[in-house]
Amino acid sequence: MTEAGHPPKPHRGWRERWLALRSGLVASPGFQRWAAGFPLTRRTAQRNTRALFDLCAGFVYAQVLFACIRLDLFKLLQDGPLAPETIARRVDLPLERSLTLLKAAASLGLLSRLRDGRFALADLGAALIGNPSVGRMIEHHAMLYADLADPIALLRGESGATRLARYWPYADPRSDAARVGPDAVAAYSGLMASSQALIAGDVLDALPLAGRTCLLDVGGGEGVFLAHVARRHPSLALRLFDLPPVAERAGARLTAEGLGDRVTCLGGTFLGEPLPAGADAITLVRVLHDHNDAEAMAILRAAYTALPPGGLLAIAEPMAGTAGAEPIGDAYFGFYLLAMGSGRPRTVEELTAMLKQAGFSGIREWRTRRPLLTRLLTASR
Ligand SMILES: CC(C)=CCC/C(C)=C/CC/C(C)=C/C=C/C(C)=C/C=C/C=C(C)/C=C/C=C(C)/C=C/C=C(C)/C=C/CC(C)(C)O
Ligand SMILES: C[S@@+](CC[C@H](N)C(=O)[O-])C[C@H]1O[C@@H](n2cnc3c(N)ncnc32)[C@H](O)[C@@H]1O
Repeated sequence: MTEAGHPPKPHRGWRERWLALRSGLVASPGFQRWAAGFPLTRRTAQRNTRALFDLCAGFVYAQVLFACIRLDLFKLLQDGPLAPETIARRVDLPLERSLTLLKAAASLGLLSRLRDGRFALADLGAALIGNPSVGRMIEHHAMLYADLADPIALLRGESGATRLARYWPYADPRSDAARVGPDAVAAYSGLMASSQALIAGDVLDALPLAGRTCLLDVGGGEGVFLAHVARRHPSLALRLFDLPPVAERAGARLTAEGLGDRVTCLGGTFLGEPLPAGADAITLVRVLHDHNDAEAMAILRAAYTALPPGGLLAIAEPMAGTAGAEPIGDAYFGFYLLAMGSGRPRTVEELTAMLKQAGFSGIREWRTRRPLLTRLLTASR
């Protein structure tokens, strides 16, 4: 306390004072108007106005995309541009309404409007044709957005059972994952299997597997990642570990693909039970971020115990703090996992500290092609 009885003012460095001054200025409507007209600040002012507007409108943009996917608009235009009247007939909407959607999609870079009034695919719409699993993700977002309808209730833990918690039954920390039944895993396993197309190639381009003899993919889903590994590394023995009904689905899928003899599928839980030993490499692909810190540490410790000295552990998942993709980690996956009820996106530094705590050394990151979709860390037992 000072002599006058007030608590002492905290010391504010020059950076903090500059930030306070800057926010004070930017908050003032008078300054905003002035900056929007002054030649040296005009571009920044316009960029900020647009950025703020885009944040306000994000849900609307997402719903435009959702409508395009639901109506299969991109596939409809795959063979070439079409007149609005033809599109309206094909998607079964009145002409005026379909024009509202087509113009909105064009404004968002999904479609382009030709001089003769027809609509064609633009780059973003065309990219979605090549990635059908993104379309499945977009449709699946209906559940996420319903769960986010009251984000404060969600943050306070007052939302009750969310749709995503029901969709990902293993995520409830109070439930026994080992007892999850076959019906409960079908939807999420299918979604994960299809979205492997976005990441398996990128991970395997970067993952150093030379000299390894047996790879265990923990939480390996329906085996799509291991199917990619099998094709790239013909002499590597492969094992998959997942909850029993998921491991069963993996066995059926891999057999149908002619890889039944290459991959051994094992059912079990990595929480409270040891992982199968015998592999000199373990992968955790999009697994760790689903779990709270205590469970994530248990998975890392189980991997450490299952590996021989010199064994390799690889973690591949989207991570927080990825340069140029910060909102994907902290905003998208942060809120997705919050709605799901377990886990969090972690930074490379956080994962590195956890790996060290589990006993691993030689931790390093390998550059992936599209770090916003997945990054890759390896560590040595
Ligand atoms: C000369 C020409 C023709 C063109 C020049 C212009 C040019 C270079 C154009 C670019 C063309 C190009 C290469 C386009 C590529 C586009 C791609 C690859 C787009 C990919 C987009 C991927 C997206 C939008 C991915 C979205 C993924 C989502 C939403 C994933 C969600 C994952 C979840 C919910 C996972 C849940 C699992 C859990 C529970 C967290 O464990
Ligand atoms: C987000 S999915 C990722 C699947 C796959 N690795 C991929 O990237 O497509 C997480 C996987 O972990 C599995 N899993 C969750 N809890 C588990 C547990 N306690 N024991 C074993 N596997 C579990 C799920 O069944 C699911 O297949």
